[in-house]
Amino acid sequence: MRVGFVGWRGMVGSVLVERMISENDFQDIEPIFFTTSNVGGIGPKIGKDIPTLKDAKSIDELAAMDVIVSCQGGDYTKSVYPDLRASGWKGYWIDAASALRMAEDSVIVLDPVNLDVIKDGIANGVKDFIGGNCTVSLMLMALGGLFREGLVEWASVMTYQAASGAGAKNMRELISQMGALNASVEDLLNDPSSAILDIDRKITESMRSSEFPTDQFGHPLAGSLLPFIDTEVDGGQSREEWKAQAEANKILANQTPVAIDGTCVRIGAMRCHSQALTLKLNKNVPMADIEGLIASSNEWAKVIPNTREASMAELTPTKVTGTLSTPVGRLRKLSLGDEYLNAFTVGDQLLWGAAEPLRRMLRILVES
Ligand SMILES: NC(=O)C1=CN([C@@H]2O[C@H](COP(=O)(O)OP(=O)(O)OC[C@H]3O[C@@H](n4cnc5c(N)ncnc54)[C@H](OP(=O)(O)O)[C@@H]3O)[C@@H](O)[C@H]2O)C=CC1
Ligand SMILES: N[C@@H](CC(=O)OP(=O)(O)O)C(=O)O
Repeated sequence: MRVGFVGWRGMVGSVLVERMISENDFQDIEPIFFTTSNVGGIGPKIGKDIPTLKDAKSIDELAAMDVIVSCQGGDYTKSVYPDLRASGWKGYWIDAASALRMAEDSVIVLDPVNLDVIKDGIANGVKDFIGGNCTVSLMLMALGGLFREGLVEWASVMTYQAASGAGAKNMRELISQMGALNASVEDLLNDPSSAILDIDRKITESMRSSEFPTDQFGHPLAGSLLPFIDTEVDGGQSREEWKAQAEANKILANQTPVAIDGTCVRIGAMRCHSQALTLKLNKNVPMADIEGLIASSNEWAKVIPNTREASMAELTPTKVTGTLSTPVGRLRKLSLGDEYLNAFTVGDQLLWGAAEPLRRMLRILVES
């Protein structure tokens, strides 16, 4: 199987290549690497010989692939995909970008949750398999067991999203902002007798100053937060908030959509998104059954006991970053009533949130 990779040196693409190397995935395919900036250059080291880089804008070169995996972004997809299909290409298109997610003839891939939908899609001739939005994929990796059982009447999701979701430059800017804050009060921090309100005043001055590094986010994130992610859509929602209901119901192939809405917020974490959920169940399900359904839904959704110690140890971006684990904790019935479930989950948005569903989709095609 000739598999073309576009966007492999970006942040999502690099995580994908790393995962494919560690799972030996390159051994079972003929990988061809593409570029938009360095045609003829040398591709990544993957433990086997590969040709030099091909032109990612060349429809002829792309059309020679059985499968194309793109982590290059939505603009790239929009610029080549229509021409590639118009050329008669019948190969599989696997993509991290959102451009084709809601297209009628695409499937959003998250195989631990919707392997049946993916397999039906392959059997029915679907050719476009698209990775979901990171918050949606991570929510369903964690709580998909309850959704799949049809137990959720509606869900309200409050997110705490990492800098990585905005891109590599934004991750760097977050650290620069942290450094600038520290530098602005270093002398006061080193003096144990300095007044905390003096430190606070200087920090605020620094964050509000025109010198503060905000080229990427446009606003201070370190020491603050950003209460709007992606563009505005109708009704006051952000596009990130809109994706929750639209994509989750498509992933689950729900005939009757479950209402899902909330507020998406960027915080100063590096690459783990966290989410606090209120789930309105359609009946009073005993807590032990809820925990059992979550824990048995897939091997990565681990139930964390709702104690302070376990939550602090297991339910943080620091603990989860760089792993495939999607722990779920703070599970309790809210005082609103027995059908109202509280939950908190954390997941690495570059792994299950972006690269891993694509890697596994490719494997499914290779093995089918
Ligand atoms: N960031 C995220 O969390 C998520 C992203 N996505 C999707 O994936 C797409 C790609 O995201 P992301 O990986 O963050 O994008 P990046 O900006 O990291 O990479 C995109 C492309 O930029 C080019 N590029 C230019 N300069 C550099 C450089 N210095 N280092 C590396 N690459 C460079 C590369 O193309 P070339 O080699 O051809 O020059 C690369 O493939 C997004 O647009 C989005 O659609 C999906 C889910 C989550
Ligand atoms: N919007 C997400 C990252 C992302 O790329 O999402 P999407 O693939 O839906 O455009 C975030 O900012 O955290």
